[in-house]
Amino acid sequence: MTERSNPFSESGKTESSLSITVVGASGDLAKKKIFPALFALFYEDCLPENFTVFGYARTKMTDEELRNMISQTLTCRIDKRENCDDKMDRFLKRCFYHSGQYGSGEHFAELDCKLKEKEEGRLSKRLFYLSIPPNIFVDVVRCASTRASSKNGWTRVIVEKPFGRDSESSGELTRCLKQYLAEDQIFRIDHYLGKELVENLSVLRFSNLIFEPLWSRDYIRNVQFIFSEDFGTEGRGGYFDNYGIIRDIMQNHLLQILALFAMETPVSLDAEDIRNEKVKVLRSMRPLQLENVVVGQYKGHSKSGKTYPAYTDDPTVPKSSLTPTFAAAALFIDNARWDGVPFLMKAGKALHTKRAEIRVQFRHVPGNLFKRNFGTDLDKATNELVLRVQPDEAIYLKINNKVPGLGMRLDRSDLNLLYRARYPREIPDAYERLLLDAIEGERRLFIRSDELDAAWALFTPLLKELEEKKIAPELYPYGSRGPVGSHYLAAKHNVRWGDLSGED
Ligand SMILES: NC(=O)C1=CN([C@@H]2O[C@H](COP(=O)(O)OP(=O)(O)OC[C@H]3O[C@@H](n4cnc5c(N)ncnc54)[C@H](OP(=O)(O)O)[C@@H]3O)[C@@H](O)[C@H]2O)C=CC1
Ligand SMILES: O=C1O[C@H](COP(=O)(O)O)[C@@H](O)[C@H](O)[C@H]1O
Repeated sequence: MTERSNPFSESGKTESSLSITVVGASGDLAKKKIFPALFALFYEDCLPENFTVFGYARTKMTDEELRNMISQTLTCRIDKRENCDDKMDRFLKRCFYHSGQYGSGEHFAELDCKLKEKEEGRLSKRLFYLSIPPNIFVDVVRCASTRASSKNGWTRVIVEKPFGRDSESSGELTRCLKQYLAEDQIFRIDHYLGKELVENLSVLRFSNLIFEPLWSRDYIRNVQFIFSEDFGTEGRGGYFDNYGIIRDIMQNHLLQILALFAMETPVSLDAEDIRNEKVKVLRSMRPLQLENVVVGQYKGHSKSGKTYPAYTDDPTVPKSSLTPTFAAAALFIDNARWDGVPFLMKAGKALHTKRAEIRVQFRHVPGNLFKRNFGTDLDKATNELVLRVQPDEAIYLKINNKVPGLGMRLDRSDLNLLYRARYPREIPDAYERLLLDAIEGERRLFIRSDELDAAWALFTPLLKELEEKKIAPELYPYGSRGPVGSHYLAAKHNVRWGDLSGED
């Protein structure tokens, strides 16, 4: 595979113009992720010669104020490289602001005039990034598509999650968006798909002979998808309480990774071929049973003189909230490759550590010659492949190895590919990759509407049951390893959570 080159470096360089409008530019995501990612792309010469960035929101701001705001969060992540200040200045000069209401056609028509002015009659390519709460997605799409879309090039819209909160609302959102946009104009972002290790999953599996033949129920005992954060919902409680961890992390980020992990070999690397395979996995999944799910919520906790709040201490969260901040689930794919293999997911906030990883636990070696060296629990000596998505990206394989010496003592060691040791270059943020893909029209890492439907079909009955039965989450202390119920759930399926084995 080749390094990605500047998509605009050939003949079309000066004839077309790209504008990226960040709708909700005054918000947290725009400041934290989108503007810095756009700057990183500019720094790396991945944006065309003629590009402009527009911020759009209700907050009154001048262009200069937007630039000041953005400049606070731009970093030369490509740190200590030359010309950073100069590049920042040049980037900021391309950034403009338009204040408007989200449902006002008139305000979008004004934006259209400003965009046209910058485009100077060139072929116009317009990308709108909806970095706003979901209840205004449709208003913005209606106004942007009817009053500010490109007349001679393309118009694309990146939509941030949440894409609804169940099958019905997600279906309704899709229907409304499709009144104004064709499916190929909608880029539903799941930023986990833009993470380096998630992208690498297919490379690892399909370009190395040693993995693909083992990738099935014949050799894999279970697979684990683990997400944990060592902070709570501080500042986002209002949003979070309406969604909970299952909708926030499992139904999208972890399920997308699972689908990529478990899919059959696609016909090609084309977006449609890959998404066809992913959707087959999602549609082959067994309905999720309540008895295969554990939910938790963090409670206040004091440690070493420091006090950590409970989830319900957040003033925007109702005191009686049953919203889970932790969930663990055992899922199954009822197809020939994965029949009977538990796919375990675990996601939680305010836990003891921040990490995201995929763990593949293999079966034990039949008739192992060395079994007397392992003691009675053969499962303790099985291989485990770990893809650490973050932090400190790594791929390592736990193997059994002879301890050097005259005796025959075995231990567990790691074959370790630590990214920072092997690849000194800083890894691009997921938003950089995804923004560049949207600009290039590459849809592979975006979610197609049938994938979204299948993902909601899997989780909606469970979510409804949890809510209708008012299932009380198991409380766990802020900063702990989460509810003990998750161990029982794993044990019920003969699984041990790899992250808690004490071997890391
Ligand atoms: N923040 C994050 O880390 C992540 C966010 N997301 C999603 O991305 C989107 C944007 O997130 P984030 O930036 O945190 O959101 P914010 O709550 O910061 O909202 C973004 C902007 O939208 C406008 N806005 C906020 N609430 C309303 C409202 N009720 N009605 C109309 N306009 C409103 C505000 O701009 P103004 O008042 O100037 O118009 C605000 O600055 C959301 O859909 C979120 O779920 C997804 C993943 C992570
Ligand atoms: O989508 C979301 O992701 C973030 C975690 O993203 P990361 O890239 O920092 O791991 C999570 O905090 C947030 O609740 C969720 O909405």
